[in-house]
Amino acid sequence: MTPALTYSAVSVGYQGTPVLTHVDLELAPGQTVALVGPNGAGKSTLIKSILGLVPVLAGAATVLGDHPAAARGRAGYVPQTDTLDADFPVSVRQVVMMGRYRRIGWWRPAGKDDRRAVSEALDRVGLAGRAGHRFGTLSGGQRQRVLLARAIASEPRLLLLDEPFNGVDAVSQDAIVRVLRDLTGSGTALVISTHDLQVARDLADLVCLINGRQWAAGPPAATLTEQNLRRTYGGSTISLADGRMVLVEP
Ligand SMILES: Nc1ncnc2c1ncn2[C@@H]1O[C@H](COP(=O)(O)OP(=O)(O)OP(=O)(O)O)[C@@H](O)[C@H]1O
Repeated sequence: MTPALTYSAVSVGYQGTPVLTHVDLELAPGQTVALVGPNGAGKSTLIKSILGLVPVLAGAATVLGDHPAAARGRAGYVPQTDTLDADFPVSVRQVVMMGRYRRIGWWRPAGKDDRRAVSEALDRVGLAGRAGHRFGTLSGGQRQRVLLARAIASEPRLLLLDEPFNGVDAVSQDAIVRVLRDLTGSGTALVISTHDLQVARDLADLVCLINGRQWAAGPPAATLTEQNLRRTYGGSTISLADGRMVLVEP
């Protein structure tokens, strides 16, 4: 089976200068990796490199068995909602239909299959009743679910999500988690960047701790240790009585 992702001693960065080094990662179909690290650690940069938008400066990387840029059409991407202009006058249905463009080709109108894929994707995120609403009138959590529906509509084998739970209400968070579990159950691999150690622990098969370099990677229990977290965050951690850990950033 072709791995969703293989990164071997990879450095990525801008204008030839690395901002993240020593990335070693292998992700199988249906697996989830959480990218965890503080602000500026390189999480978004790593995601952009998987999409082939930021160059691999050293090491070897494959995405769905290909060079990252060559695989871009088969990978889905859910950006942070706050990076989008909510005033842009488009309907929820139109946003989700954008997920079909690569399949349709820009010169052809959407067909029955495309409209069905859009309706199904909206149904899966629990927003079937909002198809005609203007995207910008939805709450942050609902907008995040629409962006997830857009990615699902493209039927990706690999889905990248940048901080999918930031500013998201509990109802939306539950809806997103349900959809993500469905996707991995049907073989889609997930890359999720998150600040939230609980999200990493609950959702991920693998955790990748990064801050300028990869400090540790592996199953959550083995990776989210006090020593690894201290290395990554440079601050200290406090162990709570129930076994959870809280980070105190310097
Ligand atoms: N286009 C760019 N050109 C040059 N440097 C950049 C560019 N984008 C990001 N960087 C730098 O790369 C480093 C990693 O940034 P990145 O956005 O990947 O971190 P992050 O972990 O996603 O942070 P956050 O949690 O704040 O989103 C930072 O030092 C940032 O300043």
